[in-house]
Amino acid sequence: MVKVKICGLKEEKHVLSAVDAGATWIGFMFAPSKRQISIERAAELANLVPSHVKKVGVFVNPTEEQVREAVDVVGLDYVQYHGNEDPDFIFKLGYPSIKALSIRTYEDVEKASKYKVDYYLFDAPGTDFAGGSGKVFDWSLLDKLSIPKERVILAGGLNSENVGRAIEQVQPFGVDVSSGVEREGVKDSNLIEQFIKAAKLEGVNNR
Ligand SMILES: O=C(O)c1ccccc1N[C@@H]1O[C@H](COP(=O)(O)O)[C@@H](O)[C@H]1O
Repeated sequence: MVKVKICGLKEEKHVLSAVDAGATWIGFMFAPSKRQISIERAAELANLVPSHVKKVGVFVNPTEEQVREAVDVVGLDYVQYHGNEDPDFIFKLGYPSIKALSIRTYEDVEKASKYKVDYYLFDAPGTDFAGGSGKVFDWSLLDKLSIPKERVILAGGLNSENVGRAIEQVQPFGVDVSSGVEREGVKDSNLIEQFIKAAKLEGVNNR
């Protein structure tokens, strides 16, 4: 069944909704974003997350110290690199990791092979910030992927209406959402539940 990451959580009630609805990963934003939270706030929210749900810290071109501090204080399970991080920087830090790639062209997709990470997250290019734009990219650019589907997380403008089609077409291991589970820029528990239900339903129908 497809795995789901709910990203950019800031409130206790939304963390609990995502956990209860069956999220696999919960994302905390540490980079500039309207969803950015402090390490201290993430540590408070992390206390609500059971160990079977994995905590992901999202960074954009961080320093080594920023990553290390967040991993230690919050107890992150994965580090998501959402900027132009060097493959060696990620490899040397050595944490379980997700590399996000902004996809405009097939050349952008091919950049994935430079990174030795656990998961590759394919996202639409950011607008105001490095990600979380709510925009969809051309999924057909992933048709000739050279990396295994078990390592692919699809993101970018997903919502409960389009996630079924996205899973059917791309067959990713996981899907990731932020804007699509928000109403007027704020996370919404009903939308979180609807998204996870829609994603898991499609996963069942297709596997
Ligand atoms: O969410 C953000 O604000 C953000 C800012 C900077 C880097 C990454 C960000 N979010 C990531 O982008 C995906 C896709 O977002 P959306 O569903 O299109 O809004 C999101 O899940 C985060 O992993």
